[in-house]
Parts: sequence; structure tokens; C-alpha cells
Amino acid sequence: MINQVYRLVSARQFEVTYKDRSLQSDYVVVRPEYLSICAADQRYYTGTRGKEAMSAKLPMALIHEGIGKVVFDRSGKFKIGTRVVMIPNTPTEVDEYCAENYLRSSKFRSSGYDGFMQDYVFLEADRLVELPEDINPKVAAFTELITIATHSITRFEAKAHKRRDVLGVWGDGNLGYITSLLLKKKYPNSKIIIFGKNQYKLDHFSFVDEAYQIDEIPEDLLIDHAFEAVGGRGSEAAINQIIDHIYPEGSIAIMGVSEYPIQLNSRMVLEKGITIIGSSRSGRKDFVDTVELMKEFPDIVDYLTTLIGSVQSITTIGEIIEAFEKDLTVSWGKTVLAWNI
Ligand SMILES: NC(=O)C1=CN([C@@H]2O[C@H](COP(=O)(O)OP(=O)(O)OC[C@H]3O[C@@H](n4cnc5c(N)ncnc54)[C@H](OP(=O)(O)O)[C@@H]3O)[C@@H](O)[C@H]2O)C=CC1
Ligand SMILES: O=C(CO)[C@H](O)[C@H](O)COP(=O)(O)O
Ligand SMILES: [Zn+2]
Repeated sequence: MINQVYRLVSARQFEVTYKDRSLQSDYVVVRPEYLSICAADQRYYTGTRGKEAMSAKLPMALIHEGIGKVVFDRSGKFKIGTRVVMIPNTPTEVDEYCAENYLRSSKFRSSGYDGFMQDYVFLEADRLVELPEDINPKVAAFTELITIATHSITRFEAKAHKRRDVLGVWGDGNLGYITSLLLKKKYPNSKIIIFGKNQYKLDHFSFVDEAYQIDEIPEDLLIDHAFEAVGGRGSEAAINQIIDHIYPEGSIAIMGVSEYPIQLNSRMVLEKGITIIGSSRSGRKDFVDTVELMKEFPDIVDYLTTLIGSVQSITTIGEIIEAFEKDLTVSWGKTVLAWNI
């Protein structure tokens, strides 16, 4: 069959490519239903990802957050019509000590490999996780982003010391919202504090114990552990502020992506014996755990509807561009694409 792939060829420019795909294979074929734009896609779309990365990775189809329906599965593992979340990481080997998302050999969709902006996506069966029938598909669209928080909290649980009286999250955006929400669910007796730049965004975090604007943090406030969900230029200030407010021997999970190396107050990292936990992307286990969590606690999905910024129907390349441009102008929530192309 001929599959249409919608690739970014240079900043703000998409082209359709036609790829001949055989159905005589073990791939499961999924028709994308709802996709969602990640900050990483915007760095490619706008060209801010940097000249070197742009020329190394383009042309490629963007988007690594999305759900769809199975339209073909030779193995019969999935019934036709099953709604699934697609896992963008594609490992090519297994390592006893290194998770699939940290293996340098893994391929990650929309970071050098075609993402989900295609008429049909061909995936190995283990790159799909079945979703509950009744899940809100516009929230499920950004399940991948939820798995980022799941993955980071799992690493924190394994690597940080066990006092969890006060946990701080820096970043009053999408990832900060999801991370604080999952932390509150997992550690109901811990004090969860959100630190952000904008009062109108902090007002959305109704489930946290305390919220502070970053220029109004009491000097004597101390946290046991922290999660950084800022990224970009703001990462540096956020991580250094965390270093100032963390109790000795605490851990800092860094999730925000920055294009440039940032400067850390390394002297205080040493003096306080701080553990820094880098956390990037996610793997199958994080998707399975996240879907189970959403099944067990439907209120999590209810809270996450707050993050549906806008839903754009996509029927043409022009509408893809409109959706990316509109996403750049909104300051709260995720842009969900109803994939009708
Ligand atoms: N590790 C991983 O695997 C993943 C990482 N990411 C990365 O996580 C980062 C956050 O993504 P997302 O939540 O979608 O982005 P958002 O832009 O929604 O969130 C970032 C938020 O942090 C706020 N902020 C800026 N500076 C500070 C500061 N010093 N302290 C506290 N908050 C601050 C921003 O405010 P304002 O807008 O006013 O500046 C914004 O509200 C990005 O870099 C993204 O690429 C995303 C997915 C996966
Ligand atoms: O969003 C992400 C995962 O959900 C990561 O930020 C993304 O994978 C980083 O990739 P790149 O190096 O291409 O910017
Ligand atoms: Zn992402």
C-alpha cells in the first residue's frame, strides 16, 4: 500500500512523501486519531533546535505523542478498531542495566525518525498499549507526556533517599502540572509544592499543598527532593534555585530540555551532597504503568482535561501549519490534533 507521510523539510515547511509499505510483515498498522504537539516538535518546527540538528534529522515526520485505532494486525494480537497509545521509542537491543530509552541505539520518533504525522503508522506490537474504551481521547493523546512524569518518579523512587516530607516541582507548565499531580497521587501524605513564574498558571494547580511564584519563595523554605520541569533558558535559574532550597542529601530530577549547556552551582551540589537524576523519554513499562494508573484513578484523567488547550481538526498541510503557529501563541495547555487528513 502507499502511505502518505507528512514531513517537516525545513523550519515551518512540510511536504508529503509517498512510501510503499508491505502488509506482509509483522507490523501492526495504526490509523492515528488524536495527536499532540510537544515542546520538542516546536523546536524543530521553528528551527530553534539548531542548524546542526536540523540538517542531521530533517526531513522527518513530527509528533511523538498520539493515539490511534488498529486497522491491520496479521498476528491477531489486536482486534481491528482497538484504541491504542503509540510508543515513540523503538529499541533495537536489550541491556540489563540500561533502560530502552537511554540506549544510544534506540530510535525515537520525531527525533531523527518519522513521527506519527502519517496516514498510517507501522509499529511492532510491543510498541502499542491498549487504552480503556471510555478514556477521554483528547487527554489520552498526550499519554506520552504523562509517561515522562511516570518514568521520572520511578527513577526518583529507586535512587533518592526515603524521606519524602516535602517535594518541590519547578515549572508551572504541562510537565510541571502532570508531575505534581502524579506525585500527589503517589505520596498523598507528602507536602507537594509547585514553583512557577505565573500566578494564572499556578491557579490551575488546585491539588497541590502550596504554590509559590519563584520571586516570592520564603528564604527558610526547604524541600527534601525536587523535580525540574522548566527547560530552555529557565532551566538554569530553576536548578540553581532548587540547589538553594534543597535539604542536604536531597535529589533533583532534571526533565527540562535545554538547547545550550547550563551553569550549575556545582560547589553547593558537592557541599550538600545532592543527587542529580537525569530523566529523558520513557519506555514500554512507563506506558503500561501510566495506562494502569489512569484506569485505577479516573480522577487523574479528569484533572488532566485542564491541560487540553485546544483541539484542531487537521485535514490539510495548511491546517498543520496553522495548528503549530496557534500552539506558539497559547501559553497554557496542550494543542491536540484531531487527525482527519
Ligand atoms: N525529559 C523529557 O523526556 C521531556 C522533557 N520535556 C521538556 O520539559 C520542558 C517543559 O515542557 P512543558 O511543560 O511542555 O513546557 P511549558 O512551557 O508548558 O512549561 C514550562 C513552564 O516553566 C515556567 N518557567 C520558566 N522559568 C521558570 C523558573 N525559573 N521556575 C519555574 N518555572 C519556570 C514557564 O513559564 P513561562 O512560559 O512564563 O516562561 C512555563 O510555564 C521542556 O523543555 C520540554 O522540552 C518535555 C517532554 C519530555
Ligand atoms: O519530548 C521529549 C520526549 O517526549 C524529549 O524532549 C525529546 O525526545 C528530545 O528530543 P530532541 O533531542 O529531538 O529534542
Ligand atoms: Zn515530548
